[in-house]
Amino acid sequence: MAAITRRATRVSFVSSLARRYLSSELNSHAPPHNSAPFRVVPTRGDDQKNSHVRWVFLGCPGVGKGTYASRLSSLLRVPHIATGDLVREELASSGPLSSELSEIVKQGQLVSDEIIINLLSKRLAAGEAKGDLGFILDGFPRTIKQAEILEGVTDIDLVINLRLPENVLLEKCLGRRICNQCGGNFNVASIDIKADNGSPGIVMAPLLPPTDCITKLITRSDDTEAVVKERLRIYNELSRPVEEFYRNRGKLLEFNLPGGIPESWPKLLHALNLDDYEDKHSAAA
Ligand SMILES: Nc1ncnc2c1ncn2[C@@H]1O[C@H](COP(=O)(O)OP(=O)(O)O)[C@@H](O)[C@H]1O
Repeated sequence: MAAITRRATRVSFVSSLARRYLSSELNSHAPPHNSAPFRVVPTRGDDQKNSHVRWVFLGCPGVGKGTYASRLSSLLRVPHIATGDLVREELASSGPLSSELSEIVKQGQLVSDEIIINLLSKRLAAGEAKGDLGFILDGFPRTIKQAEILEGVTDIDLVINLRLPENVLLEKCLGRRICNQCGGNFNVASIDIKADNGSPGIVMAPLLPPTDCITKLITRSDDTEAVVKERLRIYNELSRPVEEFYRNRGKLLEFNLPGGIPESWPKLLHALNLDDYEDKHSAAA
């Protein structure tokens, strides 16, 4: 599938994002329908950042949004902004919101729009001050209301919806480990699901940490079986409609992950018309 090109405009919607949230004008305009095919032509060159990329990653907990968004962020030289990370940073900072957030996250519930937009606006403002152009959002928008707020302040070019079967998602979340020193993400789950009733089998090798990280691994407090099941339920109830929101606008790229990173990454690049981009980029590096 082809990917996209859009006009190069500066990320300048920080205050509009917060204002849009506060505005009572939400839902007052029918959103524009855009069924034009995607064409992704990111800027190439070592000294230039990509201003064309205004992408969103959707997908259930554990699907790999962070992994692939962060790889694309390095490849395309645009910031990867994960609202889950912003929430965890706020928690770790023991700031005024941290006890409220801690309860919500521990139960697998969504943080209020007000808090999440506040955190996202601050992150975007910091990026703007550094001259960031473009972005890859991961974990936002997660509700129709958030999608409408975002649509009111900026044009999203492409929404990549990563998909895996639900039993794989649960195993992946339970196997997820983070190094509390270097921040690296690993996974100890070894997934081997046989083909069944026309659905293809899926094999994912564990992503094991280097020796230095082994004694520093931690598990996220919300990666327990009960909380992952609740997060999946909430995704189906509140975030699944966001897929439809972008599908109706012709912006949704559905991507069924065929396996682990070695099988999926080249296929994702191909789906985005970026395989050639990676070759040239690596050759130039
Ligand atoms: N856009 C958002 N709206 C509301 N809450 C959010 C949002 N993004 C992150 N959160 C909160 O942060 C938690 C962790 O998010 P994330 O790391 O994206 O988890 P997941 O693995 O479930 O996709 C969520 O369960 C939720 O409490």
